[in-house]
Amino acid sequence: MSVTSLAVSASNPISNYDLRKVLDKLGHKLKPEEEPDYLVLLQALDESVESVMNLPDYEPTSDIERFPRKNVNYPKPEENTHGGWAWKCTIQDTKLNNGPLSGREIVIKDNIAVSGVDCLLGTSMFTGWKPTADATVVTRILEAGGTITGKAVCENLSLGATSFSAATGPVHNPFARGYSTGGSSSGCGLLIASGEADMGMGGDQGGSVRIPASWCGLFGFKPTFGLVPYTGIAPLEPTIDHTGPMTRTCLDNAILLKSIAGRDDLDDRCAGAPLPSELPDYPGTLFAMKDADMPLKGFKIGMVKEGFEICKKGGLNDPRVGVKVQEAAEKWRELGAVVEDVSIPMHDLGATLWVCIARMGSLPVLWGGMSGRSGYQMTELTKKMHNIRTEEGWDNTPWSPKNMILNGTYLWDKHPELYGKAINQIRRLRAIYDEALSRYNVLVMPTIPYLPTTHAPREASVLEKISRSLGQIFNTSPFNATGHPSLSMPVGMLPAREDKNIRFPVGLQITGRHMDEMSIYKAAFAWEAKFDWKEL
Ligand SMILES: NC(=O)c1ccccc1
Repeated sequence: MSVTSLAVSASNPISNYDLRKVLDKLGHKLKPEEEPDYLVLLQALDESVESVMNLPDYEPTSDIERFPRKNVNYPKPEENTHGGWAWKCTIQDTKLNNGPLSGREIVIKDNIAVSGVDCLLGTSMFTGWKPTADATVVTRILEAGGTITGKAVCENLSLGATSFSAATGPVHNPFARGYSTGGSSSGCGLLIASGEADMGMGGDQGGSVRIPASWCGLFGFKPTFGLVPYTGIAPLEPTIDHTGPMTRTCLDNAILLKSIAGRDDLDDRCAGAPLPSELPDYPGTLFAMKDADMPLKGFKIGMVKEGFEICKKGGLNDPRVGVKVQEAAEKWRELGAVVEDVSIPMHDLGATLWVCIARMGSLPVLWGGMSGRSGYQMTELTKKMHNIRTEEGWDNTPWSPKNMILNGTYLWDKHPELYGKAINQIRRLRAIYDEALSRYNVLVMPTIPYLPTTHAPREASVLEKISRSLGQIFNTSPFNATGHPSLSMPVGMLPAREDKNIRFPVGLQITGRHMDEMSIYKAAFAWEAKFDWKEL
């Protein structure tokens, strides 16, 4: 029997009680005379979907014979002094592999699926999720000869821009214990900067690759929307989700991006992206310019005024960060580039538009459990996430997702058209950045307007916890929504305001035209070759 055949068997377990439960959820009633008909229709639907529920799942498979999962273990405290490891493992090709990543130890943010290795997602809302398929980026790293050495701590459901929200505990900044690495790819920030790993893959919905890159002194790239498949990665909101490489040098970043980018015909966001074989040769192009005298002759760089001004707006914002980044940008002139100020007033609205999209658009993920796009959903993750709807699940939901769910539910009720309005305004914002990018090869600004903050204690109030990251995503999140490629690179150091003996890195963000990662790399590589950020 199915929805198209309405005969109802007497044994059908669905009852008036189930219908009432549905109505309670909706907060509405049916007219008494309508009830029997809707009940029959529900019963027919119920039988029909049983045929799908009875099927085995049909997820992509991964080649675990060629890439066996070895030494899979939860790290001991003494191996995890700074809290960056979520899980350890050793995975590499069993065939001779001289690919571009051979000999490199690579960590994977713990919201990216690695088959056979527990995925914690930074949360205590559920336990025991062990993906059965590798994310596309994981497969590509292994095929390129890389060794995956573990999962790096992810802030709770990727929702923290600082690093004290993960269920496994705080992740400490490599430059000063007790301070944030930035999030939500916090483990990657720590492990790569401290040398415990060579490279890593992070996730970036509002800045989560670039923020820890900035606070830990790394190159962290959020590539153009759709260039790198998001297949097999726990989502937040389908129009802002990105994954990208985090490394200690620009050339390494280019090597890793080249290994993972290009469409996979599973993630529909990649439909317009080149195939992996059609990508520009990022590392080869950089290598060829390494001895050039004036490598950026004719290159035009626009310093976005609004992105610098935020540093002067009080609170946590630190005017010294703006000055440091400006001084670093002016050094590009010594390499032949033109560096000018450009004003983009709508930039100021970008983060607020992002907030509308992130809060409202993430509800199907956070409250519903949706776990992918067309092509492939991680059905086990959906089941686990749905746990949040139980009383116990809700009580175990930490402050950051709780706040998101309250915000999103409130906004859908109060302004149902707000999501659409924000999406449409993003189209305008993209056109405005594109106009500036028709006059400049790249745009620059500070990645974050202030230095790392200390961890909030576990017992601190929700407000206290969230306030340590307020304003942090002002310059990063607009480009999640508009899709422009953006890289954070280290350009200097500053002493902490409260303790001159502590010095933290300062990150500069370079944003380019859609699918023009190459120009960003050229600007970063030329600067890095000439100046030593640790000495500035
Ligand atoms: N996942 C993210 O990129 C993020 C960044 C900042 C705040 C919330 C989320």
